[in-house]
Amino acid sequence: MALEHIAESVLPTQFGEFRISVYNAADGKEHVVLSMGDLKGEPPLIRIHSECLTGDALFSLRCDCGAQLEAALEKISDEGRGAVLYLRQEGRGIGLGNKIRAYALQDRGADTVEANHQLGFPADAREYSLAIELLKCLDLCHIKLMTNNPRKFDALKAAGIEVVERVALESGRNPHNAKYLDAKRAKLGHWLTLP
Ligand SMILES: Nc1nc2c(ncn2[C@@H]2O[C@H](COP(=O)(O)OP(=O)(O)OP(=O)(O)O)[C@@H](O)[C@H]2O)c(=O)[nH]1
Repeated sequence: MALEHIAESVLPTQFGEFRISVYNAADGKEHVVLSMGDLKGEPPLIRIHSECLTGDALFSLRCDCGAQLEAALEKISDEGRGAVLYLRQEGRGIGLGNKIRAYALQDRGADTVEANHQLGFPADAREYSLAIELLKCLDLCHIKLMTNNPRKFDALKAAGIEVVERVALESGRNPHNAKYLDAKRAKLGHWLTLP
């Protein structure tokens, strides 16, 4: 997948000052790298975050995405260096409209995996070649990865990215997303320890 660096600027945030870089990928989407500090040398903290319009921007409590994004930016800010790769893989790769269709099925009792299946999609339609290409393009082959997702962790390792440490990112559990998080732990194998 060919990556094209399109633009870069400073992005002051409530977590400190980041650099924002935008990349065009062969999927026709614009992906974002939000970075702080010098990423060379010691393995930096990296978050590979899949777009979640409802959780990241619309304050939804149905998932933990917004809370995870905030926690990742906070950890990077505390360390003074690191990056979030913000990938446009909305709805675990099925898109916003289909995610909301899946929510409607969950309103009627399906869990997050069953809902995807009922719509004819795999439980998780994402793959991580773009993330791997971006990491290699940024010369980030030794990283500390903020994730609870074993698939993501394994995909990077298989591609030769050395994950020297997995940093758990458990935040934002609430009564609205408890069933969703429990299904992710039980059916998708996420490393989640919260009750
Ligand atoms: N299809 C579908 N997608 C969802 C649902 N809830 C959240 N998402 C999407 O799931 C993606 C985030 O996936 P997660 O499994 O929470 O996180 P992850 O990135 O795989 O793993 P972590 O690194 O541990 O956060 C985002 O693209 C969300 O839009 C849902 O019920 N159905």
